[in-house]
Parts: sequence; C-alpha cells; structure tokens
Amino acid sequence: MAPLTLAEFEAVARERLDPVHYDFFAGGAGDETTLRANRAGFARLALLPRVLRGNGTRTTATTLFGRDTELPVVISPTAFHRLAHPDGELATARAAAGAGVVLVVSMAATTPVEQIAAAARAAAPERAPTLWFQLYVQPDLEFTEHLVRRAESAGCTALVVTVDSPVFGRRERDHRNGFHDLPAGLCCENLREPGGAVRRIEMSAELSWAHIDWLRQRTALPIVLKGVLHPEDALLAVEHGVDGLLVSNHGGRQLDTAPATVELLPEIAAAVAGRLPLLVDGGVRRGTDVVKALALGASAVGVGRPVLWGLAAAGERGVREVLALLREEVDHTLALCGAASPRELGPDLVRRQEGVC
Ligand SMILES: Cc1cc2nc3c(=O)[nH]c(=O)nc-3n(C[C@H](O)[C@H](O)[C@H](O)COP(=O)(O)O)c2cc1C
Ligand SMILES: CCCCCCC(=O)C(=O)O
Repeated sequence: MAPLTLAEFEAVARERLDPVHYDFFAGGAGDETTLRANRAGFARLALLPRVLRGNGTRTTATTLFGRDTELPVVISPTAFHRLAHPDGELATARAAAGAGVVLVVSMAATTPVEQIAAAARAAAPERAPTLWFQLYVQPDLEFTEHLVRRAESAGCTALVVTVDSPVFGRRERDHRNGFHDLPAGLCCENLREPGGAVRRIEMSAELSWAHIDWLRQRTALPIVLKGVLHPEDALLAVEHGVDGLLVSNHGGRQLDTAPATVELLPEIAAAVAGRLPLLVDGGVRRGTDVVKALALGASAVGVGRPVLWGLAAAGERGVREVLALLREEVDHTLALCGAASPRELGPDLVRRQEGVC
C-alpha cells in the first residue's frame, strides 16, 4: 500500500537506501537532542479550533516575495539528492514545479542549478516554477559572486543565505560510518570551475554582517537568512536590509542543544514585528505542524528530510506524493480549525501543553 503519512515514507526510504546514506540524511549533530526537540516542539503545541465559521471554500495558496505558491510550504535546501535517487534534484524540481511549490536548490546539489531550472520549467511550462538558491558565502568573494550570477541567470528568484554554519556540525553517525565524501561520479555540481575541477564548500567562521552588506549591494534578489535563531540577530537582519528569515537549526545538524525552532518563533515574530516575512523549518511532518507554525507567525514552513524520503522511495512520484499528502493535511487542518486560508490563522489557535511530547 502507498505510504499514508510522511513517517511511512521515511520507513520505505530507509529500506531502499544504503544505510550509510540513510544515516547521512536522517542524522543530526552530537546527541541529536535538537533533532528530537524539533518534533517534540510541535507535539507540545495543541490546536484550539474555531467553529461555525461558514468556510466552505478554502485555499492553501499564499504569496511569498510577490509570487504565488500553492502551499505555504517550501522545500528546504538539502544536499546530495542523487544519493537518494539517480534522478536526484531533477526529480525533485519536476515534482515541486508540478505541485506549485517553491524549491530551494542547495548549493551542494549534485546537479547544476541550470539543469534543475530547466527541468522545473519543462515540468510546468504554464506556471513559471519558483526556485530559490541556497548559498554558503565562500571566503573567495569573487567565486561567491559568480555563484550568485549563475543563480540569477538560471532564473532563481531569491537567495537563501545559510548563516548557521561557521563550522560544519559534528554528525557522529557519519563519523562512525566513515562517510566523508560523495561516491565517485557524484559531486557538488555548482562548485565546478569552468575548467572542470570541483571546489570544496568552505564553511567560514570569518563571516560577519559585513558579508551580508556586501551581498546586499551585489544582488537585487530578495535575501533570506537561514539559521537565525536569536531575536537580537533577527533585529540585526532587519537593520541590514534582508528580505526574510528562515528560522532554522539546520534540522538539528549544526549546534546540538539549540532550541526547537517552533518554540522560538513567537519571540522572533515579536522582535521583527511584521517588518520581514518569517519562514521556519525543522521537524515539520504533518499538516497540523504547518498550521501551528503559520498561526505563530510564519508565512510558510520548510521541509527537508520528508522530500528526501519521497525521492528515495519513488523518485519524482515519491516527492509528488509527499507534497500532495502535506497539501491534503494542511487543507484538512484548516477546515477543522475553521479557517478558509493560511492568512486567517493567528496565535489564539495555539496552546502550549506542558509535559506532552
Ligand atoms: C541531508 C540534509 C542535507 C542538508 N543540506 C543543506 C544544505 O545544503 N544547505 C542548507 O542550508 N541546509 C541544509 N540542510 C538543512 C535543511 O535545509 C533544513 O534546515 C532541515 O532539513 C529542516 O529540518 P527537517 O529535515 O526536519 O525538515 C540539510 C538537511 C539535511 C537533512
Ligand atoms: C562540505 C559539503 C557541505 C554540504 C552541506 C550540506 C549540509 O548543509 C548538511 O546539513 O549536510
């Protein structure tokens, strides 16, 4: 039987994947405390429905940075899709385009961004699919600018700049498994030099707000900072002219013991006070999770691993099914909460329950 939940997709993917690759996708940093906390954070929140709202017609659609999207869900950037399925990012892009969902292409994609964009356009020529590009600012700024130009030329409509990785997280599953490199034949295609050599992605603890200012001066694309967790940093982001925040702890893969993202959302929403759209990722596995995050102030959520599970389970079809399940669950939850659209959700619908996780 086809998987009925995102959790069931993970079980199918786990059977299909090389266990070393499954661990790379599933794992977190250190004791994986944050990885678990992301799920527990959602479980601790209850939804308090409204009734008799007369909302027979509903929509899950919304707008992000001036573009329509069918779902308040974006595909968060994840590396190495060709480890999950031979069609890799091309399959993900086709499924996202077909569903009218934003795909954030990872800088560490195993397919060049130009090919991903072409696959998305071919899959949904009628609707101009939305791709954003995730960037780790590289110490070599000339190369960073070259990447930005490639993303712009490929048709990406926003840059998602990951700022939670001054150093790479310590993922102990990968250490135990000896997983340090992609297998022969795969590489981070966006890091390929014109001559054919492939650079390594550098994490840099030298990065500062000056680099965000530098980037701001070099692109007209909206800049979304991914990995801001502290409300003071959210305020700095407003001051430095960024266009949005993706509240993220990298799915528990960077600083272990960082808080659950959904628990930080109200504080960050209060700090930015509507001056920037907020997105949040980490542990979103159910339509109810999406609705809770939107009610607490997010304009959209990101999903990372569930898309990899769909991809590993059944390629493009698997990703389509994961997105369709999320869409059905979001619509169903809106109906049960008495809301006609994501815009009608507010913090009054959410209660924190102590002792539940
Ligand atoms: C296998 C894997 C690879 C990832 N690769 C990237 C990446 O290349 N760039 C990035 O900014 N975040 C990356 N992330 C983090 C995701 O963008 C996202 O923050 C996280 O997966 C959200 O949590 P979730 O998997 O519980 O939905 C990766 C996460 C996973 C699981
Ligand atoms: C050195 C390769 C960097 C890949 C980055 C992928 C990533 O962010 C992750 O969480 O894994």
